[in-house]
Amino acid sequence: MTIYHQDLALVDLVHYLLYQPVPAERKPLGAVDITWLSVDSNETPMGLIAENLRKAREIAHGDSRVPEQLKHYLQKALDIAVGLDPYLDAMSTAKKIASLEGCQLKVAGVEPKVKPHKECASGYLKGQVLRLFVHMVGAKRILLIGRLKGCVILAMAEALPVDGRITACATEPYLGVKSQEASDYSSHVKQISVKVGPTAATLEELVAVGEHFDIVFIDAAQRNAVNDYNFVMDNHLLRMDGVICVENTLMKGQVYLENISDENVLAVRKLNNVINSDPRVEQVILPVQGGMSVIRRSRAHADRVIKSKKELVKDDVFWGYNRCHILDRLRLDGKVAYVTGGGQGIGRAFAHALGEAGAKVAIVDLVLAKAEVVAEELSLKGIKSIALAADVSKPEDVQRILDAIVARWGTVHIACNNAGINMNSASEDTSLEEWDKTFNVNLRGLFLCCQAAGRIMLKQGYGKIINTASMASLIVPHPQKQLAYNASKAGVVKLTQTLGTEWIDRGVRVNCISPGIVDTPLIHSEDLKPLVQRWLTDIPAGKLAQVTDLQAAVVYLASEASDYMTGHNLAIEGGQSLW
Ligand SMILES: NC(=O)c1ccc[n+]([C@@H]2O[C@H](COP(=O)([O-])OP(=O)(O)OC[C@H]3O[C@@H](n4cnc5c(N)ncnc54)[C@H](O)[C@@H]3O)[C@@H](O)[C@H]2O)c1
Ligand SMILES: OC[C@@H](O)C(O)[C@H](O)CO
Repeated sequence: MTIYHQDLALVDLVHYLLYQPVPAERKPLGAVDITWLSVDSNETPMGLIAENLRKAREIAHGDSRVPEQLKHYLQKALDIAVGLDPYLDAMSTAKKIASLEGCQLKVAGVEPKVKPHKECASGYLKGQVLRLFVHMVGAKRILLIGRLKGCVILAMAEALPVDGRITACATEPYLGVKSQEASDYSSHVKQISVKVGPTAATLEELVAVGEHFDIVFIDAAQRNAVNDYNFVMDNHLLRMDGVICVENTLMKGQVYLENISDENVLAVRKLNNVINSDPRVEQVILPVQGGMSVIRRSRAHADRVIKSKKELVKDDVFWGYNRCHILDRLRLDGKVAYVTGGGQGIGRAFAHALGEAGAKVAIVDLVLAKAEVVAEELSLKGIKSIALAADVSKPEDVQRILDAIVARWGTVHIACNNAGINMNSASEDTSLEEWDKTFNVNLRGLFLCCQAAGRIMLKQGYGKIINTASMASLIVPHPQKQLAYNASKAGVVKLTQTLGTEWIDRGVRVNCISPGIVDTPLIHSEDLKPLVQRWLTDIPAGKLAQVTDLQAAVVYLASEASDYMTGHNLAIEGGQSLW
């Protein structure tokens, strides 16, 4: 089947999204998939219950034979039914979310020609439900099949990361002018792309180009919903662990009533049954407004596996080691970590990364105030953290912080020995003081931390030590002079190799990371700043490292996924050590 995809004029899409109906001068040609789906309260099962109770109450009140007690119970039931939807709306955070209010706010400077449609209000709840799904699934790509309220689409778009995208299938194009104005409405509109054409053909095309979605949204009210659902599942348009949301699956409460002949209702009932008997998925129908089915692909079913390939039954590759998929194996839930030099730069990024992966994190720094700021940042994100002051070159400080961490969280699983200094001087001028200071922090301090944390870890038979070395352990960075620094970092690598091999058979892995030149305060000194351009010519990647470039490595080395790795020096330097 041929398909004629066109770009919808963004400005019209935005009008559709925000101010439906579209202004008269930009009238669409007939129905478009992206439009409001009217879900008045009298179309939700609860709304219909309320409507019927209201009628019953009127009859009861007009009939003197009806006992007062019956009227009382009717009123009580009515109060409960009428109050539910408004209460759910009122208690939905969505109302306080900028983007939804921003339906109006973001048009600042452009006078809306049409007042926002009242239905937008009823989209808050659904918008919030879907927003939460987007976050929980970690969705980046969303497919919309069928109609969905504009403000709901925007709510989902807002929850996406900057590189996230919504693909909407629209059956018919409508007239409009292409315009840059769209960006005045909502920056998130740019994340929505509309494929115009018959839905089946659009889906075929998405399969042909290898698209894969984290969330697929299907409107049950459109007749082809069963076919669309089957197509999505059969052709793997939904990624593993992705979620399908089907809207309107309660069909005004008609779907579970007997003696129903309405074909639309029967079609939705069929869809619900098809999904419910599909062994590939599990589902629940949430009674949100018109009903929302939440469906996820079940993990491979043991019976099917046994039938197809007996040897897979105990296969860790197939099922995942310890029945965990690879990304879950990187999680650090329940683990206790500390990061020295965590008050800024690389240490701060390590602390955030370990916390995001699930660990509790103690931020250790020479300057308590810096550690406290980072600990506060983590707790804002819901990560358990504490701030501790210590000079890692002092054994008593090191022991004190480990005691404090054990007192607070019971143990230490992950030790990130990252604090380091670089004083830069030509070798012939390097004072003994500089040499000692550099070695005291970079090597002695790191040794003290490894030893104190290592003792706890050896006792419990498990631990991950990640030391921050430097590319300076592999090459002699130039033109800056930093003999003491380079030598201390080479020492870090040898220390790591030695401990890594000495402790591995007692469950403690010791590795180090060697960053290249990273854009942190360490390289912002007056001496080093002018060298940046020069360094860039030495870096195949053509740019300095950002602290975020190092975060995945620390999580990997802290996780059980790297358990076979020890004594390793992991260089992350954009290729610089190879030139
Ligand atoms: N930035 C780079 O280019 C680069 C490259 C390779 C390796 N490294 C290494 O990464 C580590 C972190 O570097 P950064 O760039 O984030 O540095 P940074 O100077 O931005 O941060 C270092 C942090 O360590 C703290 N600190 C210093 N001495 C301490 C001590 N004695 N005890 C406890 N905390 C102390 C500081 O207060 C500071 O918060 C260092 O070991 C450094 O050698 C940095
Ligand atoms: O990887 C090199 C860094 O450790 C160092 O910060 C750089 O050489 C600047 O002196």
